[in-house]
Amino acid sequence: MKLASHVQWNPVLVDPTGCRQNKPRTLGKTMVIDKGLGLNAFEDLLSTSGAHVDMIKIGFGTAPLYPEPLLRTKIEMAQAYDICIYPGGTFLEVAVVQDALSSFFDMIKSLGFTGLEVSDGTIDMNRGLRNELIERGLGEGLEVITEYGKKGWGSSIEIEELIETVLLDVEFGAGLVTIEARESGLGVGIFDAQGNCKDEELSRVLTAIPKQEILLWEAPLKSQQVHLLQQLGSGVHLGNISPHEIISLEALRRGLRSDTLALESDKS
Ligand SMILES: O=C(O)[C@H](CS(=O)(=O)O)OP(=O)(O)O
Repeated sequence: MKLASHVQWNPVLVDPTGCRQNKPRTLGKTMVIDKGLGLNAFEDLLSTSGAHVDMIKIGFGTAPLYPEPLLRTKIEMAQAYDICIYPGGTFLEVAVVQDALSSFFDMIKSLGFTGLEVSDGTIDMNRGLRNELIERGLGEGLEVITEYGKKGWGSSIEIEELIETVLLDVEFGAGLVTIEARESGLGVGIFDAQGNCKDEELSRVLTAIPKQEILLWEAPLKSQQVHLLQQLGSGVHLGNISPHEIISLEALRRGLRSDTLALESDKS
């Protein structure tokens, strides 16, 4: 196929907000959840939208189910695009339950993962272990992302607990704290059973934690992404984005879609 000659887009058509940062960015990070993409799909994803992806989570415990060379190649490809890649927090929780943390860390380091998610969405984890895991991840040279919230249906955010978790996680070295919303975005955290945002809870979180750069909101549904962009600005970090929604989310961030055409760049 013969490629057309280079088109010089007018910058205001590329980013009407004028504020979108290139990678590595401090605002407006996008985390994608990968639940089993093959190599071709992964390569397509990166070549098409790698510039708009900051983190890839290899969902829950899917990592050990790949043919190893294929997983290694995916991890190398993510690294080549300056994308932090890490296994889902649930996989770490499995390692805790199975008392297999040493082999978990050996495995993720040897595969080349560059990040670690420390979560307790399904299991109970005391603060001491959480601190140890954050420190261990950092000691292994991994970018540590923690998560607040339980996966159970109807789980909500306990503000005092959230504040304490965020403060301590950051003190121990976490780069981001994810707010749980699962892959569905329904009936968990700040989202009700229909996936609508519980605005009172959201505003309590925002009041309690004004430094929004530290929070990564799982928001798998378009309506949730739009709502958080409208409430927090294009600099909000969003996660659990499905691979085929990356470019459309980027269009939302930049005000290149009706829903966010008049979006302010950053309200944090
Ligand atoms: O990947 C995981 O372990 C889960 C998957 S989901 O978000 O619950 O669908 O993610 P986590 O980051 O632990 O919430």
